[in-house]
Amino acid sequence: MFVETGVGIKAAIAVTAFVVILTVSVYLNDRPYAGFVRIGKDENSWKAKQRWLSSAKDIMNEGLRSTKSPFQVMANCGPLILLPPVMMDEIRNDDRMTFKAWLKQHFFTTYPGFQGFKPAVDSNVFTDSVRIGLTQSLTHVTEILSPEASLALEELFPYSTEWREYQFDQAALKIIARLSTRIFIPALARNEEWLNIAVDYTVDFFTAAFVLRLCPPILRPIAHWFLPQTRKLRASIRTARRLLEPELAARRRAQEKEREAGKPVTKPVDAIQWVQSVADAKGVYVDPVYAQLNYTLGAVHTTSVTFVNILYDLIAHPEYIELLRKEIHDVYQQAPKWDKSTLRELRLMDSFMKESSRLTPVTMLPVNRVAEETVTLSDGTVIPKGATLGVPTLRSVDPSVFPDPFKFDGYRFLNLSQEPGGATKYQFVSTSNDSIVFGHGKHACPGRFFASNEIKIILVHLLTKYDLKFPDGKTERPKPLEMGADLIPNPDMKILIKSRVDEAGDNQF
Ligand code: HEM
Repeated sequence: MFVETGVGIKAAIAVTAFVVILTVSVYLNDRPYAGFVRIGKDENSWKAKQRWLSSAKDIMNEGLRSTKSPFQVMANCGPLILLPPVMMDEIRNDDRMTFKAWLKQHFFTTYPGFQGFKPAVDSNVFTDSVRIGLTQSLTHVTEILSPEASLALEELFPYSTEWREYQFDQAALKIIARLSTRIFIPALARNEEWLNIAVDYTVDFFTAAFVLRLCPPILRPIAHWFLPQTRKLRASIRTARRLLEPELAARRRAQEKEREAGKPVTKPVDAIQWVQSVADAKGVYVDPVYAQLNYTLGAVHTTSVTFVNILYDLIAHPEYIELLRKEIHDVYQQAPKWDKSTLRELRLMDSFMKESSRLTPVTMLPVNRVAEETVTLSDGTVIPKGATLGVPTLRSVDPSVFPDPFKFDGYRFLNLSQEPGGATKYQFVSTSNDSIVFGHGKHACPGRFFASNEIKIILVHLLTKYDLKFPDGKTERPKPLEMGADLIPNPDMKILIKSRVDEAGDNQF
């Protein structure tokens, strides 16, 4: 009896201690930053996080309306400082507040399964390989994209003169995964297992990080071993390694032979090599499997969501489909090939794409940073070391910047680009304080040139070879789902597609 009571007391003490530690850990993690106005209801952090997930846009708008200064919100990742978009210049080139530190703090790259962001976080190798390798190979890779897009579309949407229904967000992911893999790892471009990873790893990654963030910090080092989402991530990494290893081994052997024969080492034009070259130059080792997963994380979903949004806007404004077909036809008549320079001539398409992203970006919070040291901004605001901060896109619907901001005008940026000094300012890939869907400044997305060409090539083939419409006589584009600051194309939306009869020789590419 005495012994049992002793055990009971010890157990009670252990449980109490655990609850106290848990509470303190949650409290410390969710403690608001000192000196910032808090926007949103005064409620416990759990409720506030739920509210952020369902109403981030309203909360951000309320903040921007009520103060001209930085303010804070309780986001699902914890307290978050938001800078009014006019303060973009304060952080765009400031190395004390970095995207890398944000990835590190929010994506658990030290836990097995999350290594997909390691190359970006540990050494900058991923970013430099995109900036140097991919961007310098853009002419070469763009020429490869056109035949691959044609083939991918034929397989996904087989010839049919009857309307057929497709779940377009899923189809888009498959096309983008296939085209991106064709460029990043050509050997796996037709490998279904790899293509599934290219599509699923990102969703699983962000879901796993989301779930883990909901766990109190003190429990995460244990919880990550057991969550179904993180187990799936670890399984994907094992599969990715099994699929990539034969290609890596073949390269090692070929390069070894060339070295032995005193020949120059062949450097394939793909992401395995881009990463290798940057890593060698920096004298660091980067696991090639993690590097390829990093490419997938950076490239596939961002591009796919952007593309789906553009397509929905096109179907909702069918007059542009005809105009774009004409533009495609005219450009092709002048120079019958699809490469970097002919794609540049698709100016209305470029303008339409930018207008679509202005109104429906992938995320309303594209610029995210963590302060690596305490920073005092020019207005005196003190950003504490370790604080998470971001800049929302909301300036893109500010009427003082874009007149009649909620009107979809596919010509908007084409017209602006024809004003004096506007030629390069208003392209899809151009960034500015008013246009931050790719970020702006030193860390603006270096993959945007590739993404832009990829989307244009697909549109060229899709619009010339297929007719498209929404089902049931719908004419309005489906509203995206809001998940915090992220905008997700409605997964229930289907579209109807049928092949075009080739009258004018339009679908010849
Ligand atoms: C339409 C598609 C895409 C969108 C909307 C997009 C968006 C973004 C955004 C918002 C950032 C953060 C910028 C900042 O913090 O200032 C970013 C960074 C980055 N993106 Fe993209 N991205 C896209 C496609 C790609 C592709 C295809 C790649 C690579 C193949 C890529 C590679 C990167 C890299 C390496 C960074 C980090 C840049 C740095 O830290 O300096 N992105 N992207």
